[in-house]
Parts: sequence; structure tokens; C-alpha cells
Amino acid sequence: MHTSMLPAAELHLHLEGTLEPETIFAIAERNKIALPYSSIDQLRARYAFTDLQSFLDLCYTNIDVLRTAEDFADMTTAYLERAAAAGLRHAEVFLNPQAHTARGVPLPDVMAGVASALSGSLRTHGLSTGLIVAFLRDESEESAMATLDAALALDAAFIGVGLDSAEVGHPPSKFATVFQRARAEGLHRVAHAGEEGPPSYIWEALDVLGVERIDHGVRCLEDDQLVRRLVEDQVPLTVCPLSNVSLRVVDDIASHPLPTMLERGIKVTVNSDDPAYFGGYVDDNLDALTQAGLLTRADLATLARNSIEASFADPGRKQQLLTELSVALSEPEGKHGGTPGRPT
Ligand SMILES: Nc1ncnc2[nH]cnc12
Ligand SMILES: [Zn+2]
Repeated sequence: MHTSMLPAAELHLHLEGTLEPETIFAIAERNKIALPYSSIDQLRARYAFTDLQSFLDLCYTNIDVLRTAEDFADMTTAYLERAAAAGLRHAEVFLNPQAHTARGVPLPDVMAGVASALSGSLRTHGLSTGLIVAFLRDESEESAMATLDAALALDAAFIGVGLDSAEVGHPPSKFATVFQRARAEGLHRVAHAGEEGPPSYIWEALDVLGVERIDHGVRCLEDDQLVRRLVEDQVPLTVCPLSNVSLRVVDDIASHPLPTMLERGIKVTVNSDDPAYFGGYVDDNLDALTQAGLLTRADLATLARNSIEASFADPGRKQQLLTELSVALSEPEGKHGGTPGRPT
């Protein structure tokens, strides 16, 4: 376990992507569900992807084990424990209700399970949280709207809406009305854009959906005018390096564009996306970048500060975390971040 992260926030994490193979088998046994794999190793062998869709196919197969509120609570608790152990102080997590209601799991069970785990996190781990309801962009806008309506009717505790799943062919503008509704309800708004999709999807997320952050956004570098816009407005990008390698958005970690994005002045953060599938959690992402020689200690400080500033934490909590970060940065070099070969 890594213990030397600077105080920081994770802003791009899919709860469904935190299901480790061991957990999938354990929950399947509890629910008496037969899995299409005979062993954990056989399942693990499938964790090699060619693109986003190849990952989504496996991820959506595996979540079939989730049936009860307890299952959702256990999945969420396991992530929070791992995140806290890494040193994270705030986490905003995505949930895809449609991926569960479509299988017949009642929305109240899904939301109650996740909420019960999130609600104890600050007290138990000193880790504050926020839930973002994400819409499957390969489903219709009507389905997204029905999901938002149902979540609002439940008075479920969520802070915002997001947009994820198969990107190409499903531009943000398809969801203009539901994002307008979310805005009217006072919800935060984010969207995946520019992961596999073109820069025009990032423009649409900003100008049509009015999002406050872009998830991924790495393809922004293909459009200079867009980069200028992102820098000028300091739009946060939640970048997920190990995800980008796993899903072949980039060739390898050494050629990840994060250093370029930092140099250009884009407000980037580092996140894990689907840590059970892509080789690790936020600390693992930072380790991989550091070991590839892509990050300086100053970069690590910038990334931590960006993650806190880009979060939807309330102003008091943000100030508290920024103060904690300043204290950590004033400690001798080597205690926090930037030190290859730290204990695991
Ligand atoms: N990286 C990703 N892109 C789009 N949808 C996702 N759902 C889970 N992870 C995702
Ligand atoms: Zn994602």
C-alpha cells in the first residue's frame, strides 16, 4: 500500500469499475449467481483491452453480480477504504443507475446501498465524498431524463450529473435537455469528452451542456483554439493515465500527454477511472507517471492543488484541504510524493 500521496481529491472514478475480481467472485457466491469464468485467474486474463468498448463489455458483464443494496454498499466501502489508505482526502464518484435498473435492480436499492457507504466515509476515513449520477450516452436522452427524474424523486443524495460509456457516435449535444434540467435543479455537471471522441465533443460539452469539468479531454491537444479556451477559463480536465494506456488512447505511459497539458497551462488532475481494470488507483497512476520520469515534485503539488480546487467540495472543506496541502508541501522533500521506490 502506498502511503505518501499529497492530500488530494479523486474526481473521476466509476464505482462499477472498482469491482476487483475477488469481489466479483465473492458477491456472485453470496447471490448464487453462476459466473461465465471458472476462476479468478481466468477472469483476470480477460483484463486486456483493445479499446473503450472492449472494456465496457467486460465491465457490464461483471456488474451483473450486483443485486442488493448490500452489494452496492460493499463495493463502495471497498473503494473508500482503498482510497483513504492511499491518502486521498476527497472523492467524487460516478454511478451509472441505468446499468442496474435495466437489469431489474430497483433504483432505491442501488442509491441506498451507495449512500450508506458514502455517508460514513468522512467520519471513518477523513475522506469527504460526493456522488455523481452518470448517464449512459449510448442510451437515449429520454432514458437519461427518466433516470434523473427518478433520482430526484427519491431525494437521493447526489451532487451532480455526468455522461459516460461509448463515446464515438454519441455527442454531448444529444443530452442538451437533460443537462439543462440538471442545471435548473442546481446540480453540478460534468461529461466524458475527448477520450476516444474528437475535440468537437469537448466544445459541445462546454458550450451545449455547460459542464464545469471535462472527464478525460486528452484529445483537446489536437485543437489549439480549444486549448486556449480551456486555459483561459481554467476548465479542469480529469485525466486518467493508466486508463488511457489500457484502452489504447495512448501507446504507453511514457508517451502520455499529461506533461504537455501541464506545460500548456491546462488545469489537469490525475484520476483512476476504473482502477480494478486499468492497473491501479490514483497513487498507482501517480507512481507510474513519476517512474516514467514525467512528473516533477512541483508537478505533483500542482496536480494535488488542481484536484482540490476543481472539486465540488464546499468552500470550507476546500480551504481545509488546501491548508493541509500547504503543510504537507512545507515538510522535508521525500516525505510526500516524487520519490520513486517508496514502500508498498
Ligand atoms: N473511461 C471511460 N469512458 C467512458 N465510459 C466509462 N465508463 C467507465 N469508464 C469509462
Ligand atoms: Zn471514466
